[in-house]
Amino acid sequence: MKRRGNIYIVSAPSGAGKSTLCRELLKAYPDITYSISHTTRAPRGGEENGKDYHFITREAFEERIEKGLMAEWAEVHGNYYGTSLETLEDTVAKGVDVLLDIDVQGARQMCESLPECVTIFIMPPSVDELRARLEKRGTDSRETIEKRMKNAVGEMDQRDFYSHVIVNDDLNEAVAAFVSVVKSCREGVAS
Ligand SMILES: Nc1nc2c(ncn2[C@@H]2O[C@H](COP(=O)(O)OP(=O)(O)O)[C@@H](O)[C@H]2O)c(=O)[nH]1
Ligand SMILES: Nc1ncnc2c1ncn2[C@@H]1O[C@H](COP(=O)(O)OP(=O)(O)O)[C@@H](O)[C@H]1O
Repeated sequence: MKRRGNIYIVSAPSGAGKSTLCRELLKAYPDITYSISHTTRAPRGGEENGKDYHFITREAFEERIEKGLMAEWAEVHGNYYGTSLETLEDTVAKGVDVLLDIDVQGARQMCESLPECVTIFIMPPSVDELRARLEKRGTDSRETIEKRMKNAVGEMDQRDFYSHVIVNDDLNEAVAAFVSVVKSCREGVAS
């Protein structure tokens, strides 16, 4: 029987660096597929529909939930986010590994139905550094940053749920730690 792909789930408070780390991981492992989520949030400057997210309306998202088309979904910072069941299933059925950048609620839903998921939580070195990164990124309004900072503590409190916790202080070290988690999972599968 064909091996099913691994599912790697990455969560972090906004600004901790998960998008940056995911990009770096995919450079190291180009054969891993990044799961493109659906969201009702507005695109940021530079984001592309179908590449960063599938940007859809609340009505379209609610219709997808009702039709059972989502593997998991959650309301995060006031918007819906979710993973398409069909796309995820098709990819892992082909034996391809998938990387999911999803929030803590989504990670719990995924692990309930698929306990073999590999879970990784990215921590910032400090709350002050988290705020500094969000401000430096320059993609969000003050109000959006405050909402994300308010949610950060509750998200970080749930890090013990994850099998791996990586502190993203020095970027190169964090990338190496992330690559090492994936490498050992793949070797485990191969043996
Ligand atoms: N449950 C769930 N969460 C998602 C999904 N896609 C993204 N998220 C999470 O939604 C949150 C906000 O993401 P985003 O708007 O891109 O902002 P960022 O975290 O500041 O880069 C993050 O915690 C993401 O991990 C998804 O498909 N499902
Ligand atoms: N280790 C790091 N040191 C300094 N800045 C970082 C580090 N990792 C990421 N950043 C920067 O912090 C900001 C937030 O990172 P991003 O990957 O967008 O976070 P997230 O996807 O978790 O919201 C970006 O401007 C990014 O370039």
